[in-house]
Amino acid sequence: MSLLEIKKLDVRHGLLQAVRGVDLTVEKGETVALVGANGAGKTTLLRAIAGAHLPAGGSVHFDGVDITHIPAHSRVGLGVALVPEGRRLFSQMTVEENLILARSAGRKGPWTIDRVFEAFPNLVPRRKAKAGNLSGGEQQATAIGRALMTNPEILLLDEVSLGLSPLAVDRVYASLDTLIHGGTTIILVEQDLRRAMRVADRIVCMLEGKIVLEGKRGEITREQVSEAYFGLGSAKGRVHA
Ligand SMILES: Nc1ncnc2c1ncn2[C@@H]1O[C@H](COP(=O)(O)OP(=O)(O)OP(=O)(O)O)[C@@H](O)[C@H]1O
Repeated sequence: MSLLEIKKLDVRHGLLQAVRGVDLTVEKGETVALVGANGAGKTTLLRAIAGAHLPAGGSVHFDGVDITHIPAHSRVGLGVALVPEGRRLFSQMTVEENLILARSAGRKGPWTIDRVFEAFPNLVPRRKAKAGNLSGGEQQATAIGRALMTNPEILLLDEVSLGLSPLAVDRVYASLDTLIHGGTTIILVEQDLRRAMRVADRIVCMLEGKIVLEGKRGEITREQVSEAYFGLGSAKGRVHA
């Protein structure tokens, strides 16, 4: 049984159908990168998995449980954690307070404050700093740490590189590396195709709300993904009509 099984998922924003008949399965321990042009539906799909958007059709099963209509806060308790685009920290609270607050929403497990600070050592001297005064990279680390405090089975990362300097992106990915190789299941939305293809076990490309190409790292090329990204048709892989 796959950890996550999405079948024929439709998600609407009013009249606009942002996700169209998406089928996607994710195995335990896998890292999946969701790529695609602006407006392809990546964020909407990620947020639908987290329960932030309820679907108009289809189903989402997590660890064998039908969570299609379960609200976001209950999904956190089941082990689904979203690191949203823009981080959304409590800016007037300290790093530590942001982390402590997340603990109450989640499950018991190996992630504690001390372990988060071990995974993100650059946060240690910033422990008592207000989140609003952190650099972008520190804020991103805090946002990931906050999600980890809920002891997730699956971590959903939406554009962790956005707005960060190349050095800060490298730091964030170096910390993510520990999680990826430690067996955490991850779906990440990443605009940087080269980075996505370096870190992920599998690449899933969306176009206009549909998955148009899907393949394991090493089994698809950057050119194929680029073609699918821009809807240039000749890409091979799991192509959805
Ligand atoms: N809250 C919303 N209300 C209305 N339309 C929305 C909303 N969120 C997204 N959309 C629309 O849904 C479509 C998919 O957007 P989504 O943000 O999921 O795409 P994306 O692939 O994540 O793009 P980006 O890389 O720009 O974040 C777009 O046409 C977008 O304008």
